[in-house]
Amino acid sequence: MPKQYEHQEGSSLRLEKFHGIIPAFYACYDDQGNISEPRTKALCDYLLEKKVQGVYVGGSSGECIYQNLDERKAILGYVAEHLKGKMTLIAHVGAPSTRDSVELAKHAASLGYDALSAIPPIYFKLPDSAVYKYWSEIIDATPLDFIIYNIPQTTGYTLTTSLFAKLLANPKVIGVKNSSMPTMDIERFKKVGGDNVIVFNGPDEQFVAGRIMGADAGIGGTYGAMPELFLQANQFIQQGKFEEAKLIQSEINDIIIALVSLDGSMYAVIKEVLNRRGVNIGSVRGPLEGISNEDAGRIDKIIHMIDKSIARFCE
Ligand SMILES: CC(=O)N[C@H](C=O)[C@@H](O)[C@H](O)[C@H](O)CO
Ligand SMILES: CC(=O)C(=O)O
Repeated sequence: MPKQYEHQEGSSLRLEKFHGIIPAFYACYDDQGNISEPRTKALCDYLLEKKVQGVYVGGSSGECIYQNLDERKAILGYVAEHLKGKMTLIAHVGAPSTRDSVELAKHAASLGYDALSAIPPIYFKLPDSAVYKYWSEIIDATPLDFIIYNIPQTTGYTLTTSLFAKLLANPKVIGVKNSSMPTMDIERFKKVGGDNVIVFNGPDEQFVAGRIMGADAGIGGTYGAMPELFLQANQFIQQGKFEEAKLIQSEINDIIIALVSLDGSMYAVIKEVLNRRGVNIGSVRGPLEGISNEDAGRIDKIIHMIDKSIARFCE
């Protein structure tokens, strides 16, 4: 068990359990495309064995947008059952309506999650007042800590430093997962929040840059495909080995570019990478595209790239 997880009292100690590499948990389906409990457990076991700090369940990478409420609750339950007390658990509860988000939040709280998180409202472009109210109602629904999720490229909504500051007035708001591309945004959020706030790097392609600009930790959609490399990049930064960190980031980026260049969607490709590692979590739900016949050989090459980088930096 990671040492930080053993202590949780005190304000900055309270945040320590969130420091480190937190993979975004993938949706685990059976061959018919239904949520699969045994496959969810297989992914839990795999990530536990990799010694990651925690998991971010039911976010973008969890394909939450394509699942109904009961399915999302079931996934939160399966993960809690297998990983509670073994690593930090963050539940993403953002849903189109406030009502559904609050219901998911209450469910996650009942399961003993460490924190909640949510994207801003999607589809309609709403004013800051509505976004503030949306997040606040989720936060008020449970005693859990809350992590804002800023991801303008998919939601169309950009969190400002002033709304961030306003939300931080609520002591349950412990930080932000920032997935906008400018690393300066990370620096600005950290400046507003200071030491008592945790900022997570979003874009995996800029993990090293984000950490140097002030991100305390990372939550990412590609970590699960290569946890060893992100754990090592994080360690290089902690050790002040910035040249090594830069080199590993460069190889990670070659791999991410390969993961997003096939016929199948990135998540379908990552799931096939995991499948070939012995962790079968099925494929993706439409409209995300599965892998093509041509992708099969290309995935061999990606696995080779990952293995080569692990051998170069981690062994
Ligand atoms: C837009 C998006 O989904 N961003 C994720 C979260 O920040 C990232 O972790 C990406 O999955 C990753 O950087 C690959 O592009
Ligand atoms: C972090 C990320 O990619 C997610 O929300 O799933």
